[in-house]
Formats: sequence, C-alpha cells, structure tokens
Amino acid sequence: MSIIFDQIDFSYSKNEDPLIQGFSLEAEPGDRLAIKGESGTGKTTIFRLLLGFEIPDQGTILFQREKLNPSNIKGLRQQTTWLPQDLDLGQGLLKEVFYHPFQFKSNLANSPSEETVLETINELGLPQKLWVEKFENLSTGQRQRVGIALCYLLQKPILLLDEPTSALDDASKEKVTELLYKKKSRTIISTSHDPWWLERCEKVVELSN
Ligand SMILES: Nc1ncnc2c1ncn2[C@@H]1O[C@H](COP(=O)(O)OP(=O)(O)OP(=O)(O)O)[C@@H](O)[C@H]1O
Repeated sequence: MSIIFDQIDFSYSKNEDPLIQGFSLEAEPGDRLAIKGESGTGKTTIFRLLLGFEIPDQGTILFQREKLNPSNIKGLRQQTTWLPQDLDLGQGLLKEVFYHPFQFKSNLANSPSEETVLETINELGLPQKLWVEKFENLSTGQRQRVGIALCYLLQKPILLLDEPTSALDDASKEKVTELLYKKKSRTIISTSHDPWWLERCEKVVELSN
C-alpha cells in the first residue's frame, strides 16, 4: 500500500520550534524503508502522525494517494501492524498472550493454529519450550522476535517496526529479515539506528534535529 509524507512540519507544543520540519517520505508496496535519526528526533512521532494520533501543522500525508482524513484512517489502521520497540503483551504464558492481538474483530480471521505459531517461532530461532514460559520472563531479544512472529502472522500489508533489530545478534537478524521479506508486497516502514538493518532497507530517510 502506498504512503506519502509531503513536507510535514509538526511540534507537540506550539511555543517550541518544530520537532519535525519539512519531512517527506514515499513508501510503495514492497518497499522496505527505514527512518534513521538520533534518539528524540521524532521517529516514533512519524508513526503517530501516520496513524492519526497526531495532526501535522503543515504538509500532507497521503494513504493510497488520498489525503489522510477521518474516513480513510480507520482503513489504514486496520491494514497496519505497529510493533513497538519493547513489546508488552501483558502477563501470562506465551501460548496465552500471543493470541491477544488476534482477539480484535479485524484480526479474528487470521488467528493461526498453534502448529503454525510454533513453526514460525522456530524459524526465528526461538526454542519451543518458550511457548509455556511466562512472557515477562522472556529476554528483550526473545520478545522482539515474538513481536516479529506476530507481525508476520497478522498478515497486514503495512508494517511499522520500531527498532526491530535493536536487541538481536546477527544470526537472529538474518532470520527476522528472511521471515519479514517472505511476503514481497508488504510496505515496511521501520525506525532504526542499526547499520545492519539500514543496509538491508532500499530506502533510508534521515530525521535530524
Ligand atoms: N505525547 C507527547 N507529548 C509531548 N512531547 C512528546 C510526546 N511524545 C514524544 N514527545 C517528545 O518528542 C520528542 C521525539 O520523541 P519520539 O519518541 O518521536 O523520538 P524518537 O526519535 O522515536 O526517539 P527514540 O529513538 O529515543 O525512541 C522527544 O523529545 C519526546 O520527549
């Protein structure tokens, strides 16, 4: 799906200099795009703007070539999975909490069998015994890979990934990339400081102070 930011300015406080100034990006189906920038430059804010949680002061955001507005924003949210940097699925065993996102009406039809989930987490190098482990006991890198498995299985055409490889070693990064890139038509917009990941994105857009 197509997403365009055209010359966006945004500030949280009208009394301060804009946090984001003249920011543009263009992501088309199959694009793997990364937003690169120091901490605090507004990378996560770009996702908040896209999903309509914040409104730009200037500029235009287009979804499927149509200006973002209250009527198309619902469709955009339904077509998107946002993976935060530190995924929190709540308390419970992985086999329980993994299904929380599939309980939303728009995700029910994609709810995977236990066998499919186990195959997917295995592809990401996670041991099967984690399935009956408490989610809060998983390491940061394990939680990150659980999030990637969710992104894959939710089957949405747009993925917003916040620092998807920040806690992973190179072997895990390879596995994550292989899984995420299986479906060629997805639009992937990520934020990252990781040179490894940035090298594998065809488009890199920089945010600066
Ligand atoms: N809801 C909010 N209200 C006011 N200020 C906010 C809000 N959310 C974020 N900010 C501020 O906006 C700036 C950018 O935040 P943002 O989370 O977008 O940066 P980031 O580039 O994603 O940072 P990091 O790489 O550390 O995650 C920060 O100074 C932050 O404190």
